[in-house]
Amino acid sequence: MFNSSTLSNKRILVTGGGTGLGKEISRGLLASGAEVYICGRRENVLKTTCEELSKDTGGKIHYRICDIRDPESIDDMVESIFTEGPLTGLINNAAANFISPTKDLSPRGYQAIRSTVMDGSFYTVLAVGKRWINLGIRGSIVSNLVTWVWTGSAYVVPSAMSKTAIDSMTKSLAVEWGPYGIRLNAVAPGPFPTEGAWEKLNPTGKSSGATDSSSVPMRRYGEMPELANLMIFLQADGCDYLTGQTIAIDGGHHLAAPSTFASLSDLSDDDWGNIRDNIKASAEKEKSERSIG
Ligand SMILES: CCCCCCCCC/C=C/C(=O)SCCNC(=O)CCNC(=O)[C@H](O)C(C)(C)COP(=O)(O)OP(=O)(O)OC[C@H]1O[C@@H](n2cnc3c(N)ncnc32)[C@H](O)[C@@H]1OP(=O)(O)O
Ligand SMILES: NC(=O)C1=CN([C@@H]2O[C@H](COP(=O)(O)OP(=O)(O)OC[C@H]3O[C@@H](n4cnc5c(N)ncnc54)[C@H](OP(=O)(O)O)[C@@H]3O)[C@@H](O)[C@H]2O)C=CC1
Repeated sequence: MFNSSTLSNKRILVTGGGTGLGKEISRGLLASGAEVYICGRRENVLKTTCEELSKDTGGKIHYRICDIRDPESIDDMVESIFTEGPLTGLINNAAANFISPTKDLSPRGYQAIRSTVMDGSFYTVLAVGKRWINLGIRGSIVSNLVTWVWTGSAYVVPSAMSKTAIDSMTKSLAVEWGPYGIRLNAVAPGPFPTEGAWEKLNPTGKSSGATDSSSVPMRRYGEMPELANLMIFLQADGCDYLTGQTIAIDGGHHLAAPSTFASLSDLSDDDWGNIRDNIKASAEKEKSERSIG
């Protein structure tokens, strides 16, 4: 679909690029000739991904340790990247999520998700965008959202709310920053199984609702190269008039509900207790590996 020089003049930051979709998007960008920066809180994970992707693609990839809930950590990262050369693109991909009945969420539980998804994406856009405006660079920002920006979803309310806020940021800044030639778009994937998301959203291993492929009209999950190709297209030159859009890539899932967790209303409090234990075990394992945050 694209060749090895489609993105040859591009330098792109992928937040959360050490794992899951961010890693596979980074692989696609590198194979198309971009230089890529990834960030996250676990140095081991970032380092391993850089080694793997540079070996597989021959491309130039670097990492930064950064907690996107902390605006200073983001500004330091972006400054250190621009010192090596200005970015031309940003992919807001890092996120946090877990399924839970909303009545059981504490303020800290809500904040853990909002501060990553909504605040973290905004701070990153601000740190990159203001430098582009000062330098006169016509960059491309793409945020990785979810189809819940149109449908909402039970049991993941802080995520649905925060992703919807970034959908609104995308439309608003496409207008405000259009005169600078900066464009903002977003993608809204349906289910693309990853370890990170499935441990938090499908912790019993029994796919249902949003994580079940049988309710997708195409009767399958998304495949990583499909999402990577859409990201390459949105980072490439040639369609610069495209801005302010959120593009679904979900095999028709959200058009043929249920694409949400509405069906989990049948679970008991005991079921939810087990789910919470499984999610906590996954989060603890990741936390023990963190180098920051
Ligand atoms: C369309 C179809 C698409 C198909 C489906 C795909 C949908 C895609 C949409 C989006 C998907 C994603 O984003 S998937 C991304 C998944 N990856 C991640 O989440 C990685 C990042 N995650 C994390 O850092 C952690 O897991 C997370 C817990 C969120 C934050 O960690 P912290 O160290 O900051 O926080 P902690 O101290 O552990 O916890 C903070 C509070 O949250 C509470 N908390 C933690 N787990 C909880 C739980 N299961 N239920 C209730 N509450 C919980 C704790 O009790 C604390 O509150 P108190 O008790 O009051 O102190
Ligand atoms: N998988 C799917 O089906 C779908 C996923 N999406 C979206 O795709 C994106 C990636 O999800 P996925 O790959 O599945 O899940 P992962 O858990 O693999 O990815 C999340 C990434 O974000 C990073 N991250 C989380 N919190 C922070 C933080 N505070 N600072 C810096 N980095 C952080 C994590 O690294 P670390 O923990 O080291 O910080 C991790 O690399 C998310 O935005 C998600 O909402 C959307 C629709 C469907």
